[in-house]
Amino acid sequence: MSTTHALSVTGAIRRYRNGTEIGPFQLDVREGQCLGLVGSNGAGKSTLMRMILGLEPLDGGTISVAGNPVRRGRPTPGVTGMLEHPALFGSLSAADNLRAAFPSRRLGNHETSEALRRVGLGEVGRQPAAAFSLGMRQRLALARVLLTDAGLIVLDEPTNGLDPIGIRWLLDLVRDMTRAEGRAVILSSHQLHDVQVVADHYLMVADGRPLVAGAIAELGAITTLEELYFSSLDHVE
Ligand SMILES: Nc1ncnc2c1ncn2[C@@H]1O[C@H](COP(=O)(O)OP(=O)(O)OP(=O)(O)O)[C@@H](O)[C@H]1O
Repeated sequence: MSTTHALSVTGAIRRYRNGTEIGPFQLDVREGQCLGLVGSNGAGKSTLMRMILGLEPLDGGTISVAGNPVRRGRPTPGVTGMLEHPALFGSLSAADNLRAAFPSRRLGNHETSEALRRVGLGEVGRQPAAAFSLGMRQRLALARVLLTDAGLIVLDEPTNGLDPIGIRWLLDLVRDMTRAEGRAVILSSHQLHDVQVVADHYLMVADGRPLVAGAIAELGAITTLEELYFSSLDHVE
């Protein structure tokens, strides 16, 4: 059996100029597994995700995706993601946004229509993205993710802006990515119940540091991720 993880983070740390330190983080994610990242506002979840995507420099430690080291500013093969407030071309249609994201692939109508259908935007593919609501923008950004064959998907608060049906759909999509397609997913959310139903493992972050981590299945019937969250934070304060 291969010992290469979809993601390995070893002592990854980020120090901002204002003295804020995020990390060090130590974690592995296997193929076909979802890691749920939880923690209060400003805890460090997005910073960790940005480090994994190579958008933030590492001030210590290493990160590798399927054995390939992540280097800031250079694309790492096999990882893609959706950050908060996805950047889109407002004047372009949804389908043309997808084409613009993959200039070398010459996506045909069939591929863009299928990706848009999968994210529930099948009827609005020709409309300019500027007219899209937050939830629709999130869905379009997810269509971009689906058009890649990346083995590791980073999703920063992907349920933001989604309605209850959209949230259920998103959780099903993550299950499809992990269980059916064998991809690894890291998902951050403040919706602890959603994390509990979709993730295999959790990592709770507080004040820039990992606080507690484990397998969802080992939470047991009497402890929910929400209960663990409040009791763990009580110990921090
Ligand atoms: N560019 C930056 N310069 C200085 N400090 C920063 C920068 N980006 C983030 N931080 C700080 O790092 C800490 C972690 O921020 P981060 O955005 O990673 O938190 P988060 O857990 O994603 O929060 P939220 O749940 O609100 O999205 C915060 O204290 C934030 O102010």
